[in-house]
Amino acid sequence: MKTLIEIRRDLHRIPELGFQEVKTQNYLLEQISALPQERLTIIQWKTGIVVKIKGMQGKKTIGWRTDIDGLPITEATGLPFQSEHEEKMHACGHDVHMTVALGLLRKLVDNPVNDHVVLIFQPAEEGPGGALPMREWLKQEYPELVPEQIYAFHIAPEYPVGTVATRPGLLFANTSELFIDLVGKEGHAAFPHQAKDMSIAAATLLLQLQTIVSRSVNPMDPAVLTIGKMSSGTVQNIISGQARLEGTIRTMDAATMTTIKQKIESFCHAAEIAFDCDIRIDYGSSYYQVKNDETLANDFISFAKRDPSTTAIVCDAAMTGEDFGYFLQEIPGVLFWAGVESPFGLHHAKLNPNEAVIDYLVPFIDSYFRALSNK
Ligand SMILES: CC(=O)N[C@@H](CCC[C@H](N)C(=O)O)C(=O)O
Repeated sequence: MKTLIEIRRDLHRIPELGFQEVKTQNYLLEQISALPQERLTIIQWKTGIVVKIKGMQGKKTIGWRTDIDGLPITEATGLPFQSEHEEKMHACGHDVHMTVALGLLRKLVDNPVNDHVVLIFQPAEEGPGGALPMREWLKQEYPELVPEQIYAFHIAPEYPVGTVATRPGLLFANTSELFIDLVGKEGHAAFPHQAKDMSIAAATLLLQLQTIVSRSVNPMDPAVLTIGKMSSGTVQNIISGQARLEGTIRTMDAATMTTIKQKIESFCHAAEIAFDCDIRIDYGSSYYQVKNDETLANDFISFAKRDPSTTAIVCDAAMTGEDFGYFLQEIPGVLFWAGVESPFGLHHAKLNPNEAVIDYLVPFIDSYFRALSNK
């Protein structure tokens, strides 16, 4: 049987984007089917998997969710087990998340807890979002597998291994992707009056969009509008006829998302008139906020504070997005950060989480599930 570190490295080599996680799913199924099967129910959904471990008494069902997809990033860690997939990388730690889930599964198979446990291996967290359709499928097709409580973790590069951090209530933001396509008229650089320059339109629009949070949102209401990518033009002496802005909107209040989208639409409409062009807005995928159950989060923090190998922190909310919010929308539960002490942040091409988190976290979660299950 492979060690958990070997598994993490195998998974790290094969990152796949949302709903394309075919190799990942096969690998996970191989690991799951190598275990004693007596207590297991295994169901596949698209590229995801649900595994139920039958409890000794089964009074309730506790859920654990891991995401399984990678990102469209070219890895630059230089690690011997670096990604074998061009322009794809586990740069958000989902390889570590999956390995911890498999480690927990091994523990629960060896020594089942009183309650049933359902492990959810969910595709497409980075986009377009697997949590909402997977939740709906589970409710519809296997209502008996919908857990009464659900938990998940996310690696946190800023904390050392052995630190967990979370908070009761709102933890992560509402998010929406943002794609804006501008179509004007290409032309020779020497005859600008005959063209409709989309570089100028996109640059102007970009600066205008940056006034929305500072001038249309209550300063006491946190919001972010980031344009992470801007592309335009073909060569140096041709006026660009097409441009594209790609970004993300983050808000703590769902109503503020609507306000920001309305202002984006107004600025785009104004730019269409000012620059005599066509502009199309696509909001891509959007995620519901991550809101921890107050009681369960307090219980989790108290448990972590009592654990001698853990430093427990009550952290601030962050403008991060996570589609685990859709599970928490209907099922009480907790998302927490777990430290992996990396100088490079999430989504960085050099992110290299400290693998020691796996051997720390698996027994920690196992003992938490035992405590929950004995209640
Ligand atoms: C934990 C994490 O890094 N999550 C991502 C989620 C991205 C959602 C979507 N693709 C967007 O950009 O809005 C994050 O960037 O926070």
